[in-house]
Amino acid sequence: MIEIQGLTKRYGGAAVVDDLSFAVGPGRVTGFLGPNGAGKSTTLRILVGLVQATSGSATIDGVPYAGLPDPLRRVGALLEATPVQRGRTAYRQLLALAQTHGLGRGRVEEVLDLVGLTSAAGRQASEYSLGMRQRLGIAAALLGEPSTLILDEPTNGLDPAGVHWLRNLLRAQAAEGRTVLVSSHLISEMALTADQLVVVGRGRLLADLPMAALTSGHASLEAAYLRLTGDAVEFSGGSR
Ligand SMILES: Nc1ncnc2c1ncn2[C@@H]1O[C@H](COP(=O)(O)OP(=O)(O)OP(=O)(O)O)[C@@H](O)[C@H]1O
Repeated sequence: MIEIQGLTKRYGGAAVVDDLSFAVGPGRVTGFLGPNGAGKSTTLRILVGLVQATSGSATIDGVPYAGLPDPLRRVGALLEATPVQRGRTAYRQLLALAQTHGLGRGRVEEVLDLVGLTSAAGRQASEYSLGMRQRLGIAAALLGEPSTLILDEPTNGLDPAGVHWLRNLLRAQAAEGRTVLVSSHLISEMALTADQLVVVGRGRLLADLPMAALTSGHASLEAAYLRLTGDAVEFSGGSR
């Protein structure tokens, strides 16, 4: 269970996350949507202790991330621009992470297989393509079989088969009772993947609804989303 309560983050004078509250329950996939700059990544980075909130709280199973015992087994996170360690193979990277948490080679091989990187595991991760790096990041998130998954734009760089695979993976993880929070700009993909949607705009909560309730009365999730976020879009392109 993820709980965000009165969360605010200010950079300079500006609140990029602004008194945000929502909860993410287990057993379903929760999509985290919002326009560019709405504060999604900042919220997720606060959740995993990479950014300090100005005020409010963000907890996982009732505890801030920094206070979780054995965090790899409790939370698997994929964040944007996760650095890749140069000069190390993907296998070595995962093994090092596994060993610091008492996990063996067997689990490393399992997650490599799960994300389709077995044949590339001996290559330097710094030479990986964007989609391969995403797969490696997802492998690292899954390593400890955590009860909570927090994924920021996991479809970035994935090919269509990868997007399809990830959808099934997330749904299976939720069906096993895990808490799954996933941000995405691919609204049509979210329509197929998510059960619940949290929508933010300019750092504030715009909706926290089951998929059917959010789309009710609209032709599609995209139509519902565009309507909901219309006033919260900061960056929009011109007509040509
Ligand atoms: N370290 C930082 N210093 C100053 N401003 C920041 C910093 N990190 C993020 N911001 C600002 O916070 C706002 C929210 O950014 P954030 O990355 O959380 O949005 P987002 O919803 O994830 O956007 P996108 O969909 O484009 O990835 C943006 O205006 C961004 O410029």
